Amino acid sequence: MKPLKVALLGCGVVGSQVIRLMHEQAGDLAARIGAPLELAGVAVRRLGRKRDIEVDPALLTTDAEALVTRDDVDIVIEVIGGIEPARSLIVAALSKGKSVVTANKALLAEDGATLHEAARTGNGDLYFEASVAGAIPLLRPLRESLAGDHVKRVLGIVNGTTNYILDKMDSTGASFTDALEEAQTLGYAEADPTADIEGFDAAAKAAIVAGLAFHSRVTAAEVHREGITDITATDVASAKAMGYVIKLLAICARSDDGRSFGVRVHPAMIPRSHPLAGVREAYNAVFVEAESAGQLMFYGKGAGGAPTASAVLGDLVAVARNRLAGTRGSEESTYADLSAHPMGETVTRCHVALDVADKPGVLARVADLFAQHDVSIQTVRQEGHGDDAQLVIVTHRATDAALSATMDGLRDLDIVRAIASVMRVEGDD
Ligand SMILES: NC(=O)C1=CN([C@@H]2O[C@H](COP(=O)(O)OP(=O)(O)OC[C@H]3O[C@@H](n4cnc5c(N)ncnc54)[C@H](OP(=O)(O)O)[C@@H]3O)[C@@H](O)[C@H]2O)C=CC1
Ligand SMILES: N[C@@H](CC=O)C(=O)O
Repeated sequence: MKPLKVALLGCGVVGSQVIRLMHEQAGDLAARIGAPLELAGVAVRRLGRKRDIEVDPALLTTDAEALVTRDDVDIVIEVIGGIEPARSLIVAALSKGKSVVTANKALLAEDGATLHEAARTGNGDLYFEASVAGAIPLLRPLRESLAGDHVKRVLGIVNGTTNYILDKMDSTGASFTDALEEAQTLGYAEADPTADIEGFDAAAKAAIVAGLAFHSRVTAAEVHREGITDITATDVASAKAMGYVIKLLAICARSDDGRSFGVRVHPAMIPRSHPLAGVREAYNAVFVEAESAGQLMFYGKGAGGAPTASAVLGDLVAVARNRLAGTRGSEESTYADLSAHPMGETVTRCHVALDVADKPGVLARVADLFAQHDVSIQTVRQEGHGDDAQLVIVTHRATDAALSATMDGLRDLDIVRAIASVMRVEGDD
């Protein structure tokens, strides 16, 4: 059988593992696909760079454009990352009728529409399972297995680097900087870790997930995003003392009336008894709640070369089979009449620690301010005395707009010296 020729764009953390797996499992892959795969070329930025895998120098090139448009190339795997030149290269490949497998969540979340359109007009496949949650099969279940259900909510840990950092801070008391350095050494962090720690990476993944879950087109710009850079060892320790753990969560949820959905990424306190609390190191876990299926949970390695390459290879097999069968995978489904609502309409609970004056009547005035904004208090604790006097409050569910207005009001109260910490609470309602 004639081999299917594969062009690989990028030979870094993920690309080098793709080459290893293609080589080590060549026989099995050929049997599963029905034809052998052959590496046609590997595009990189620096030819002389030392790599994690030995690559035949004759395959290496810095001319990615020439590689993706070669007539003999059937499938292009893009693991360069970023917006350009990845977008132009993918569009060029799709326009020439090639199929594309990519792990590039940043690009899909910024301009997925252009890529899907190029796939449609070029009649090729665009597969991207590796773009969210590394090795975990999540997008295919959303796109295919749950296509007949009504997804209500997706809630999960989708960034390995931040989970690694928060887990190390929680379990060993490590500083943020030390934990980040370890995550970088282990190959979890993006080339620029800002994408991880400021929540951009998780926001891109949330946009992709929300698009599939709600059959809508969602871009990263529509995702409310907060990172973990402001979280201190003290925040982690006090959450721990109260029986909570801090996680960076991605939450895609339909509104109560079902007419819109919210997509957000932010740190949140979750009870230690919650299944997501036990997700350690760089592992990811995602809950999906669908009307008929009920609750489903996906768990596994969300980052790293080999786990991500596993998802890339799964897509490679799928698009290769499609090419041999002369067919394409399912189209992007963007038929739902739903759109993302602003963060202010999202309903959440909140944990607030206030440094307050040690005077009689403080609690009553603070409680009155919450009531003015229709935010009801679930629990309140008074701690410390004098300069250490604090009120620790957990609210019932309220809109984010009402919670923000309450925080603004608290800042103006003369008896509140400072808002020591404020964090959303998820998973115990
Ligand atoms: N690392 C991970 O755990 C995961 C990564 N991903 C995604 O996978 C993709 C790749 O990530 P990763 O492997 O970590 O990234 P790396 O930075 O390790 O590798 C990027 C590769 O792209 C090459 N490259 C960069 N610019 C160009 C260019 N202009 N032309 C040709 N080649 C170029 C680099 O070449 P050179 O080697 O010469 O510098 C390098 O080989 C990204 O989209 C990322 O978001 C998804 C899930 C997990
Ligand atoms: N930097 C990302 C890699 C996978 O997407 C992460 O840490 O999850």
